Amino acid sequence: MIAVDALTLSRGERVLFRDLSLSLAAGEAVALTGANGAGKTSLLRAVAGFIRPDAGSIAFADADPAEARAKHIHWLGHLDGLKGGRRAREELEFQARWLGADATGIAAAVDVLALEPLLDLEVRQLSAGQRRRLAFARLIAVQRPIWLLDEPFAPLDARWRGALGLLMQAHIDKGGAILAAVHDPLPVASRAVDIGAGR
Ligand SMILES: Nc1ncnc2c1ncn2[C@@H]1O[C@H](COP(=O)(O)OP(=O)(O)OP(=O)(O)O)[C@@H](O)[C@H]1O
Repeated sequence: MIAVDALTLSRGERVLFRDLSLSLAAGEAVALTGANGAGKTSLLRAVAGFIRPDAGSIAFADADPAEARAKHIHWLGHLDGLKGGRRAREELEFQARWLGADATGIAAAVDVLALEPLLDLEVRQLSAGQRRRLAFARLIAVQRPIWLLDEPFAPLDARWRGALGLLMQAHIDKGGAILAAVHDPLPVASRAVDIGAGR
């Protein structure tokens, strides 16, 4: 689904890595590992099209990159991308509808992520783990094949790490793909790519 070939990526004056290649197939999860500052988030952002590499290519199976990024990818950054002043219900509705969800998909996401008791709270009143569940809900509400996840488990307790692990497994079992930056092991991953190892 994604082929990264001979990628060189810089931020500011610093080259994060050179000649990095990796592939992500349908039905698989790949963990991006590496030290703080190695470039895991930057690589995810490059795949999502937010930053431009210095060299190399990022290709998507059966779609041109712009179309794949607009229609096939879900991006979940570690800051969640939620507006603090909105109520959780409005924020989920707004984001999920913008991505193409219908009421059935949104209701399913609320159910799976046990969000109902939180929906009338403002996003800024939610704990970090509750915000992550709210952010994750759009991935359930709108089915897209490629999930790009930046430290998806970081703020979650053991119960919700387990629950999100099951949702990820269900996604790859349906032929989806996951590329996730992690510091802890990602149980659903078939392999890990160490960013910065070849620098
Ligand atoms: N907008 C930016 N401008 C300049 N440098 C940046 C920018 N964003 C990130 N960097 C730098 O790029 C390097 C890689 O950052 P990145 O967030 O990709 O690392 P990471 O591997 O995800 O780290 P962590 O494990 O701490 O999350 C860091 O040195 C960071 O300071």
